[in-house]
Amino acid sequence: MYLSTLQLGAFRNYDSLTIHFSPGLNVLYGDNAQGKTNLLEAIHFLATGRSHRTSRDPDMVQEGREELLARAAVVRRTGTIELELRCGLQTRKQLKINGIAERKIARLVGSLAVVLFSPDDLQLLKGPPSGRRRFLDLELSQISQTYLHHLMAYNRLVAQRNTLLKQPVIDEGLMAVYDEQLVETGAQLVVRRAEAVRRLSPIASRYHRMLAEDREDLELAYQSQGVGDDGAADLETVRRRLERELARLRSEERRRQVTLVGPHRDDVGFWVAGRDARLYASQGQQRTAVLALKLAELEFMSEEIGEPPLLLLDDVASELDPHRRHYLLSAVREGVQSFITCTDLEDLMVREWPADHRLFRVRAGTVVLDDRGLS
Ligand SMILES: Nc1ncnc2c1ncn2[C@@H]1O[C@H](COP(=O)(O)OP(=O)(O)OP(=O)(O)O)[C@@H](O)[C@H]1O
Repeated sequence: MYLSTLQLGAFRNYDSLTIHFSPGLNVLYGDNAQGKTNLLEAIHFLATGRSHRTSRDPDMVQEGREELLARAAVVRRTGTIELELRCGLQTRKQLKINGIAERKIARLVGSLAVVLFSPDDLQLLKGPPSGRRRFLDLELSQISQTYLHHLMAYNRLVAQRNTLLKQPVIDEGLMAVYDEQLVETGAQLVVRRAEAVRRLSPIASRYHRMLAEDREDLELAYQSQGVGDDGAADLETVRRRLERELARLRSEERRRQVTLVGPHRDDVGFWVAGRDARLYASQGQQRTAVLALKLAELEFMSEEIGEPPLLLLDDVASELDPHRRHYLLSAVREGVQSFITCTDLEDLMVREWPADHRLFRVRAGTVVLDDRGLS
């Protein structure tokens, strides 16, 4: 798949803009604060319905304007899909696919998929478990509308259950209904996440060995109250274990007035050379592991979707050393539409640009095609 055209109106510092991208490599370069990341954000927004930088959609509306517009033409093997998202300061997001209004933003799943690598991802290993869960959720939600549906229902349920736990007198009948739903929906999420991590682990390990020049191994494991000690993560086992945990933590939950059982408490374990990377990894080891994970995500999603998602690389040149940068850029060339932002083209250290690359100079909310990159 590739994004052939992006059109923006009143989006961050873009008043009005239309860009035609290369199906291969697209480099967005320019000084700081000119709008490079805003373009990646717009692509992420069109793919997932959400910004990767803010949970408040109105932040993306240009200052002084009422409503933003983001449109994309996505070329898939099966044909071109036109996506349109509008979002106002006071109004909810509105989606159109091929000109037809869709009531649910979740209908975006299956049109445009992205893998984003930004400097914030370097916190993925050492940061809190919520970041690692978000990583999995974002990946799986882009692959499966069913997963997204379960995730949204689960998040709603946990919020409702927490409200109930805070009541002075708990309605036990309602709690029993919530418990049943938590086990059902929670188990669906655990099974799918555990399977994704099981498949990501050997792919990430392969990339990691190449990046670390065969010196160290990387291993991933999904850690959950629902997964058996032997790693069993089939639906029945997960359901049974969640039920057991609900019974075991019943009084603790009431005392703390918060839901303590379910996939919102899970984590992904990373081991580098047999040691827990979340605790022990050096800066360099973290970078290598995260890079391996992102490349694994790209491969996993390509397998699931049947064609590669877009790769968005935000300012990676400043964060990665020449060896890792070179490795990442070599992965970029193989039939994956890629978008790279940088302040200086020299930083990418590309000796020979691929034939289908385009260079775009970004300056104060304008984007100009640089004819060195015209193909
Ligand atoms: N809602 C908004 N309305 C208008 N302008 C905005 C809005 N949000 C952000 N901006 C502007 O967008 C610019 C930041 O753009 P962006 O984050 O894409 O920078 P960048 O080119 O990626 O820079 P860097 O290299 O520092 O990451 C700033 O000038 C900021 O004032």
